[in-house]
Amino acid sequence: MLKVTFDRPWPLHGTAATRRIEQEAAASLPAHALMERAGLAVARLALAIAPHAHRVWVACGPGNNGGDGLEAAVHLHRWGKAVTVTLAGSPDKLPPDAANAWRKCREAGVPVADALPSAWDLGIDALLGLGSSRPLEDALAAAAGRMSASASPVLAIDLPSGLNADTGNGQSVRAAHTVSLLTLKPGLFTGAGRDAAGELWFDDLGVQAAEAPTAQLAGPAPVRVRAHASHKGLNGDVAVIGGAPGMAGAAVLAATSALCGGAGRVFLAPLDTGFGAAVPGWPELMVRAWDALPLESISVACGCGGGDAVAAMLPAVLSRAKWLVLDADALNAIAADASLQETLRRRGRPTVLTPHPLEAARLLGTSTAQVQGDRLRAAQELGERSKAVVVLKGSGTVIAAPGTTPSINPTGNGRLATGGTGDVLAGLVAAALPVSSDALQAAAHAVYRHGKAADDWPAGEPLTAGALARRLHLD
Ligand SMILES: NC(=O)C1=CN([C@@H]2O[C@H](COP(=O)(O)OP(=O)(O)OC[C@H]3O[C@@H](n4cnc5c(N)ncnc54)[C@H](OP(=O)(O)O)[C@@H]3O)[C@@H](O)[C@H]2O)[C@@H](O)CC1
Ligand SMILES: Nc1ncnc2c1ncn2[C@@H]1O[C@H](COP(=O)(O)OP(=O)(O)O)[C@@H](O)[C@H]1O
Ligand SMILES: [K+]
Repeated sequence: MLKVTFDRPWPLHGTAATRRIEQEAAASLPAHALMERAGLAVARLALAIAPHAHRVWVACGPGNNGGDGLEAAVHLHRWGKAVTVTLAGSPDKLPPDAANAWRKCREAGVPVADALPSAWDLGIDALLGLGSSRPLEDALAAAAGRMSASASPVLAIDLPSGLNADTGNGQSVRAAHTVSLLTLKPGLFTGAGRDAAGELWFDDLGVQAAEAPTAQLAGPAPVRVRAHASHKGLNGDVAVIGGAPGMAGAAVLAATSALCGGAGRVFLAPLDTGFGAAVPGWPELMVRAWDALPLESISVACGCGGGDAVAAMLPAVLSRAKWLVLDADALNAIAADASLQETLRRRGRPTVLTPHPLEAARLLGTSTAQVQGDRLRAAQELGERSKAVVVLKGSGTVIAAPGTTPSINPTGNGRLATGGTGDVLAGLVAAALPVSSDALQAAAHAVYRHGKAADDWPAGEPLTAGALARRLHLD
């Protein structure tokens, strides 16, 4: 059993891959062995996270997730806990492993109740796992609702019941802890997964997964070491093109973020002709006209607060920039123009798109709900279509590129949901590109650092985009 911490990468396996792993393992093990291991792991974790809990409600469902709960119930009963089992389903319809666990439960004299209990100290959610295929209803919904609404902590087995293992969608139990079995599933880390799962634990049940991961949970960015004999020309030049009238702040945020992120020199090309010759408070930033910049040799973040005006620069920017980050209004302009989409596809140089779900939906010609319905797929599809790295922002930011395994970023939290933090990310990615040989890695590292800065934010101190930019660094 391992606690899932975000200081290392983790392989993630979706439903189909996990089913294959389970089938192969089950074929080489004695009957019921996997479920027995699962039940023991759950029971041990229950003791560890809630050592003083005496009344334990194990809410079991109609499949093998319920079986895991029944196996755990037998242990907890033997260890002296006041266990109550409920079964949302019929005992004679349980699949074989779960039916065996039910028989053991009855033989051990574990109390089984017809009605949901009214008080308990620890809830164990064994209603549904990988087999969750539609919204919870009837007895499952009643048990899930009662358990989630209680002040007593919930330990979810494999997944918070109702959560889709692949997408992180679905109305589900809200757990304080989730122990994921055999594999870690992508849905635990994106969409609604983070809020539903609480603290995460992983038990491989003694099975080494031979399956290629469906996705990767991103690990920390390595600390960048700069040579002593270094000069600013080695650390990458960044230009930010954006900031139409009334939206200069977005471009300034991206530029300051690139600077704090370690870029050697940062240029700001405001689209507001009345912007002025310097950025107040930031003498390090050089204000230039966008067409006076050597785009062919620098990293460009384009779009931040660019408004409609940015569309006119895009043909030149797309074809000239050495490294390119496209954000916000640049993405909207590309979504609205098939010839820009074609230019993007043909660029052939490192390019990172940083859409939030609505921007991704516009680019894909679909709805935000559909993007959010399968964030991994949406990011991959957009990457394939645009031949670029895609950073699909939000809870569990997805980073994808054509022909590679996508990753999900584990850092960041709801405090980032404030205006301008996306501009800060665009600037940081632009700073990361010139000092990395791999745009996908550069983007993933910048996203990790951006989120980590928010995770490390002192309690009680407001997190604003400007303050975030000042606290960023890539080395
Ligand atoms: N076999 C083993 O040894 C091991 C198994 N393991 C454990 O097994 C879990 C997977 O088990 P599982 O495949 O049986 O799926 P599970 O999630 O229990 O439920 C499926 C049942 O629920 C039903 N159902 C679904 N949605 C519903 C809804 N909304 N409302 C009502 N019913 C609904 C669905 O019905 P159906 O869709 O078929 O009509 C079916 O009857 C996995 O997550 C892990 O915990 C691991 O311990 C490893 C060892
Ligand atoms: N709950 C969350 N968890 C992690 N990151 C988040 C969360 N909410 C927002 N973010 C991050 O905050 C940033 C917001 O960007 P965006 O939506 O473009 O805002 P803006 O346009 O105001 O700059 C993105 O990097 C996004 O991933
Ligand atoms: K569950």
